[in-house]
Amino acid sequence: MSVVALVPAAGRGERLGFGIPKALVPVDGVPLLVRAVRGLLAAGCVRHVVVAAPPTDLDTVTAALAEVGAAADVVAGGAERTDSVRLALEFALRTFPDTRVVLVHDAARAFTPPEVVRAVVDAVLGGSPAVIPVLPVADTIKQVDADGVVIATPDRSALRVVQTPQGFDADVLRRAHVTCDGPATDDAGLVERLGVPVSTVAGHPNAMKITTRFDLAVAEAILSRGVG
Ligand SMILES: Nc1ccn([C@@H]2O[C@H](COP(=O)(O)OP(=O)(O)OP(=O)(O)O)[C@@H](O)[C@H]2O)c(=O)n1
Ligand SMILES: C[C@](O)(CO)[C@H](O)COP(=O)(O)O
Repeated sequence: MSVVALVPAAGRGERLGFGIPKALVPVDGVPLLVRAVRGLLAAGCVRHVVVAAPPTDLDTVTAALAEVGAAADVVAGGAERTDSVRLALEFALRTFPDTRVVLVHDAARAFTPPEVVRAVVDAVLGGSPAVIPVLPVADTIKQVDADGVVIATPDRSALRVVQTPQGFDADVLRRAHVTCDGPATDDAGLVERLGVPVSTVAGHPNAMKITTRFDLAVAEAILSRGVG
């Protein structure tokens, strides 16, 4: 089994607003990125992690990851998340050409339980070319026009909130990034453009993406309950 995880961590964290990359923001003294990488390795099925870091912070990110030693490499990320994933993927496939499964996991989803990682990997190894963890939508969703006027109320029973890690057959993800004709907000979106089916497994509330100060407060509450 050869599973490599890519961790896009090159965002600036503008909405969090601490003036440092979000991946380096500590929760109870441990940076989000380190928590995310620990979670991946704790799943027991990830052979190696490739982190895409802000090009200006490569040394800081490398130092933060010293505790995981040779299990992680750090590469320079790009302008958009899609660019960061592509750069990490190129490095991973060059360095580990026998990679069979690639996970893509946001540093910002630092409290993802290892069982979600395992469920995604198992589904890809079971034959699904692309697998994403999802949750049901709790709120009613409206589609609006440019003026904010409601034009439709989609049936929420058919909608899902999408998390990471997203898991892929390595060649499918490579093709998706090679043929990429513009950024997507997630990697499954690129795979969908190839016409390859994307399957779902159960996500977890703790796999929430930390985007705002409110999310950070929720993460601190998760931690104080002894999770993560
Ligand atoms: N050029 C980018 C932009 C984002 N990311 C990563 O993609 C994940 C999801 O992005 P998001 O939560 O939007 O992070 P930021 O871009 O840092 O947030 P903001 O938009 O508030 O600056 C994060 O782990 C982030 O570091 C990345 O690797 N490269
Ligand atoms: C990949 C992702 O986390 C799935 O929900 C999300 O799409 C990232 O979005 P962002 O635009 O980088 O915040």
